[in-house]
Amino acid sequence: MPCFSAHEHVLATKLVAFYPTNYDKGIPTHMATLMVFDPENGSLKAIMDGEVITNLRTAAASAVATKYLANPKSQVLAIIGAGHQARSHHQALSTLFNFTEVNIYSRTLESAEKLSQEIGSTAKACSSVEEAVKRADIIVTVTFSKVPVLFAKWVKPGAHVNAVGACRPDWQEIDPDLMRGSVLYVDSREGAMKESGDVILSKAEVYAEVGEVVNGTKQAFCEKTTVFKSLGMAVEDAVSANLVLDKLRTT
Ligand SMILES: NC(=O)C1=CN([C@@H]2O[C@H](COP(=O)(O)OP(=O)(O)OC[C@H]3O[C@@H](n4cnc5c(N)ncnc54)[C@H](OP(=O)(O)O)[C@@H]3O)[C@@H](O)[C@H]2O)C=CC1
Ligand SMILES: O=C(O)C1=NCCCC1
Repeated sequence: MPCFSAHEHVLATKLVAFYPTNYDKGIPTHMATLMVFDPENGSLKAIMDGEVITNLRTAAASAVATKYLANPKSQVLAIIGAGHQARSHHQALSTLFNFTEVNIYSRTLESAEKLSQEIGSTAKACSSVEEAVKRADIIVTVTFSKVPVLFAKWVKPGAHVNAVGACRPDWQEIDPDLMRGSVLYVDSREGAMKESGDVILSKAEVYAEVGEVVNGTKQAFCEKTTVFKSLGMAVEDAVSANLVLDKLRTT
């Protein structure tokens, strides 16, 4: 994932691959390395691990979308999936909202219970997706499912969904009815139309990129049911890598 940003004065690329079966071997499912170059002359400035950056910047992007698209009084969070992204999303969203309830569902109850214990008394492991999401104001889907796990009939009207998994054109995490029945936001239109099974297979219409909401050219319909379909963008990695280098220089 290469990126040059003149505005941020950064040139970087991330090599990333995901191996869902690594999960059962106890090693990370995402293998990522970042290389940062001097934008003036192309010389290599740094090589850094990309795993933590991928976890944090993905959750940060969802947090920006949620800040604009969710009801600001949101109190109930549901997380579907209980891996790295589940943890980073809980961390990032908790900087914006005071959740009174965090409901977690995962493929195995064991994983949901482990995450629930890490979070503490507000969290609960649920035995179905429906149980987890029915009261939720904000929902995060962060699984490796290839078929829809979140269905429209369970989602409270006005809820906001961060749909983060299903990053291949033939994979889905979200019910097509929910995709079509919500106001749909993406990180990149171009990426969504090429890579997101949830968008391509449902034929849902993309209303806006989140960046267009942030710069005020598109509306944030926070009173309606909204979906943010995230696929990840190279600029998120490049800017994060620059922050790491800045921090290194000043410590
Ligand atoms: N949009 C973006 O920018 C990015 C998206 N991603 C995507 O986010 C998703 C999560 O990544 P990450 O957290 O790093 O992965 P992890 O391997 O850390 O965790 C995956 C979690 O998903 C659960 N899971 C797997 N299959 C299913 C299923 N069918 N139904 C419900 N839960 C399931 C696992 O359950 P259990 O523990 O119960 O076995 C596990 O808890 C992946 O699809 C990944 O590709 C990742 C990085 C960036
Ligand atoms: O943006 C990323 O990094 C990724 N996106 C989709 C899944 C793999 C990693």
